Amino acid sequence: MSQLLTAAEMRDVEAAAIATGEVTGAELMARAGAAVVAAIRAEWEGELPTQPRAVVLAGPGNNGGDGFAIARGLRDLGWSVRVLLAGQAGALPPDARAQHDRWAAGGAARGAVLPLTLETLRDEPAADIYVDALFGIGLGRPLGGDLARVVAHLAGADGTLGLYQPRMVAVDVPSGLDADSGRVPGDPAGAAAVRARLTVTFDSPKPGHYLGHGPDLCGRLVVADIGLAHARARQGAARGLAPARTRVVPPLGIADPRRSVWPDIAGLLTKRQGHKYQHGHAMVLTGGVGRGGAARMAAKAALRIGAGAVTLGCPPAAVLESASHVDALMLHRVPDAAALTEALSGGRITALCLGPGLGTGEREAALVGAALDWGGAVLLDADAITLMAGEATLAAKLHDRCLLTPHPGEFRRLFPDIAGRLDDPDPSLRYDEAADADAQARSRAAREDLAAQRGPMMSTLDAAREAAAHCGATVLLKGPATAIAAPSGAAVVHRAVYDRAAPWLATAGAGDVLAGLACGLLARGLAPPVAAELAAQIHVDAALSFGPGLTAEDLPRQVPQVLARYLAP
Ligand SMILES: NC(=O)C1=CN([C@@H]2O[C@H](COP(=O)(O)OP(=O)(O)OC[C@H]3O[C@@H](n4cnc5c(N)ncnc54)[C@H](OP(=O)(O)O)[C@@H]3O)[C@@H](O)[C@H]2O)[C@@H](O)CC1
Ligand SMILES: Nc1ncnc2c1ncn2[C@@H]1O[C@H](COP(=O)(O)OP(=O)(O)O)[C@@H](O)[C@H]1O
Ligand SMILES: [K+]
Repeated sequence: MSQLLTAAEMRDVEAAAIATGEVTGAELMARAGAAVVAAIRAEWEGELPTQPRAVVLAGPGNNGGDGFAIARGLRDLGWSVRVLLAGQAGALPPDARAQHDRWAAGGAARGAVLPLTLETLRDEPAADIYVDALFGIGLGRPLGGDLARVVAHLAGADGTLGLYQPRMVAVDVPSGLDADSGRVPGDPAGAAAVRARLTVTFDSPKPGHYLGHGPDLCGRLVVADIGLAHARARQGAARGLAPARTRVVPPLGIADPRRSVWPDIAGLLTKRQGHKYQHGHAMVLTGGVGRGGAARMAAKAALRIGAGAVTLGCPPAAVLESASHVDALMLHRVPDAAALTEALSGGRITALCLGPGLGTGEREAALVGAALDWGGAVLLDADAITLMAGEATLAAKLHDRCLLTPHPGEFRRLFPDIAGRLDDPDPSLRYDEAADADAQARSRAAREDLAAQRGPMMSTLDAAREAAAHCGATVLLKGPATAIAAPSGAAVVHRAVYDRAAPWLATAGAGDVLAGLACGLLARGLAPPVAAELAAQIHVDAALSFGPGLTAEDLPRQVPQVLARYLAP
């Protein structure tokens, strides 16, 4: 399942399915409950005693309703189950209320519901499984009061992580996690949310499962089919959206790129007949003496990914240094912007990479200007991004053949207004359940004002999307989940999380290699969004195939092995 749905899009799909009469809310809740029960059995198979015991933590909305459906499903399997409810049964929404009533109809011995407080939770004998059905996609604000204490306790604030996390299944999302952003409202560090071993979400993954704290909190992610695929396709079409407007790649559990997003990968990467210049000619600009390493790594990556030729463009004083390093790279003297313009105007260069180790002086600013005036495919990374951040006239020259590859710090420099919305709101606006009604009303109004000004809590995916729309170029925002957005609004999360976790990729120079891979693909004629996405995939696959101990220099050497796997018959 590669499509990502925000909470609002998920609600639209659900509402559309219900409106056509193909399903009722109650049926969806029953399917959701059954899917979680099945996932629990699969996950803990062979680990449980003959009569397992579960504690279900049910919240005040439909996530809590799922909890009651799960409680019943487990009890039907012979489990002993206790439900602790946050809030009043009478205040539950209708479908959740119905699930509660069916559960409670089991009678005092079998269907008892206790109020959820820190005390009742602590008093419960240890369970084999805990079900977090407190909040799902409806979490609208930071947790406060007793619920915040309950979640902090579950999250291990009292040294209890070992008790809960290995036994915790989160329904839809771990409570406290914002499904759209992967952020934890009110807690930038992400500690104020449940930590799960297993998270079961419904129909489609949400951006928050992949971004920010999501992967750390979710444990293993399962996406359960609850019969909404038709409604989802219809809704997408009704809104004029391509079904794949926001995707996660590769989808969970799919290692072969030909089976996920790249059925045509051989066509994109195989070299057919033709001389070297028919496979593209990339130029990578280096910095001054002693600062050429980053650009050389990028250039080697561009060559490995199959650009027919790669030229290093060096300031005259640094030519000798680069000449002694790599035989397969050509060298060209680039004293100034005029020389760059001349080199680019010859018609041979098909893509330019500038930024890694470039420097941030006046000469380099002029190089950025000349690169953008050229109008060809340009990858801007590192120092080139910093230069554009300092000079609005440079950023104004960006166009749709450009690809920007900022890390979060560079992104913040270039797009401060957008990045500012990635910051948490003022702590004084946090929800406080213990406050009196007037104070709550005041802080709610202040939060709503802020939300109206800034829009909803922002994700790095939305940030990349806004940045791309704003500057008219493709933006690749780096991280364990890399967000890639085109000016058209199409966006992709490339994941190095879950079964593709490659934390050893966080090594100096890894970003330079990514820039080189993407520039090589641009040189070969791929459009910026495609080059960005494919480069991110090859980059992570190279890291995975090498494993821990990786340095950035190992990455280009790993590329042939990755290509061999992609291109194997
Ligand atoms: N859509 C689908 O296709 C399907 C959805 N299904 C399930 O429904 C779930 C969504 O249900 P939902 O919309 O009722 O939201 P949910 O997560 O239960 O929370 C809302 C409640 O929490 C409250 N609340 C919020 N924040 C709070 C805070 N900080 N502190 C305190 N309270 C807070 C909020 O209160 P309010 O904001 O109204 O004051 C409201 O009472 C979804 O995740 C999935 O599990 C499946 O059954 C089938 C298919
Ligand atoms: N935890 C992580 N898991 C996977 N990839 C990561 C992780 N942290 C960083 N990366 C990747 O490593 C690269 C780092 O790039 P960057 O920050 O520009 O570093 P540098 O400037 O040293 O090359 C990016 O491609 C980023 O996506
Ligand atoms: K939950």
